[in-house]
Amino acid sequence: MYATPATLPAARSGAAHGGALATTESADATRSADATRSADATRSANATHSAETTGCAETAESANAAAYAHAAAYEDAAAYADAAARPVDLASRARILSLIEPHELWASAYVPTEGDLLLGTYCVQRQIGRGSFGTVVRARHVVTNTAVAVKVLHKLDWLHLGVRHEERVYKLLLRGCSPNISLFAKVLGSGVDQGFSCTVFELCDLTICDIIKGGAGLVPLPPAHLCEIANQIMRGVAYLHSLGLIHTDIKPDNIALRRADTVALRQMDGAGVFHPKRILASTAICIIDLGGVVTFKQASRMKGLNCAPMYRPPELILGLPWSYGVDTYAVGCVIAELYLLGNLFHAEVASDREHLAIIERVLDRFPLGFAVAVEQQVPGTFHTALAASVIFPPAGAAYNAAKYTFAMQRVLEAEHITARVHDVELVDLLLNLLMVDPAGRIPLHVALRHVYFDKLRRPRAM
Ligand SMILES: Nc1ncnc2c1ncn2[C@@H]1O[C@H](COP(=O)(O)OP(=O)(O)OP(=O)(O)O)[C@@H](O)[C@H]1O
Repeated sequence: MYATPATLPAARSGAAHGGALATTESADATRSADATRSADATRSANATHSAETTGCAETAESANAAAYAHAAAYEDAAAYADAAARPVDLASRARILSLIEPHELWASAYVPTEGDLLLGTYCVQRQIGRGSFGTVVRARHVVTNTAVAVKVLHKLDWLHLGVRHEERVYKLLLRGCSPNISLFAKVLGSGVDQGFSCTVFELCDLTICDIIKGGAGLVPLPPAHLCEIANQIMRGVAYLHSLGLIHTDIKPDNIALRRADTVALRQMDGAGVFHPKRILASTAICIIDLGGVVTFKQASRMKGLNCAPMYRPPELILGLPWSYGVDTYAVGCVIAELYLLGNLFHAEVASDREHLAIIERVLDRFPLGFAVAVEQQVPGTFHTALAASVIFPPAGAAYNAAKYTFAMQRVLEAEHITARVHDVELVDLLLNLLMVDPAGRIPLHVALRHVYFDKLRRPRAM
């Protein structure tokens, strides 16, 4: 069984972000954190994750133990700094973000333009991305001419606390001493430019989101490429988990391909006609945006999580405690989306209840035990007479039928995943990753041994 935190959490990433981010120097703080606290937090991580750690073949156990202790000490030091600096404010960056009007946010943004010099070293070429927390630009090192990505954060005081979070998380990953570090975009440095916080990353060519949208002309991906990409995403996130860390924002925009170089082929269609086709020369990916990473312990104290709606598992929709399983579920959604080249669930759902009803149709019925437990906390969500089923439209909605007409249509149109994914092994993997009850969701290190990945293990013909 995949463990979920026992207690109801208290705040979202702000505790984590704010906490972690309020630390001035994680390395120093980490060194100074005492052994008792490390051991304590290590125990809590071990309680839920020892099995997962042993499952990561590539990760040396001793390195993992050290990284656990490091993560734990980091967390404690961060929590300490947070308590000292902001004793009352445990609200998350995302929750604060939801309170800030977009114009307010962007009024405090600096969008670098071509030719601007960032950190006195990087000459801006163009904007390549825009997230909730900042603008990402492509730039070149003025001396070495190396191309990099620089994330310039909005200039808001509370964001400033987060300046070096991604850099610190990356250092934690480095300390895990695993080849899996290559599955994350390198953080090359950080600093403050004209009051704006900048983090410099290795430059990636395009995101999975770009591929899905078809702009790169690479879809549909050959099945072998899908398998390789899925395997890397899962290894990367499993590596985070093995260190007691949760990404919390896995989505196609946050998985990038290192290189978008392609090879030209000719592909035969069903009628025997050849068509030109481009495929990726390399499927090497890296996970970007470590800004939402929290430790297991922080997650167990947080209430809710403001991740992208389409990748939100039932426990988040229902406001229940959450843990590593949120990443596992999001990984399942991303892999399914890469296969389907579109959302697994309907892209526009009007309410959480509708989302649950769609999940029930696309995946599986909720287990009765889970539904009964939910009914005690969120009454009126499930029918629990014989088998569990989501109450949709909600009770009393019949009087407001017009409002639910389109919603009902969306729910009824949602097809079961087996009707859309025609690879039996992939469907089985997805159903395990997307298990509606987080307690039954497969841990990623176990899922990596799924038969779907057997083709990657077979020796290639010479
Ligand atoms: N290293 C990189 N190489 C290439 N593009 C990148 C890189 N890092 C980020 N990007 C681009 O910038 C976009 C936004 O980056 P990122 O998700 O890190 O910002 P954010 O403010 O944390 O966004 P979010 O709203 O998802 O939290 C990404 O979706 C991607 O398109």
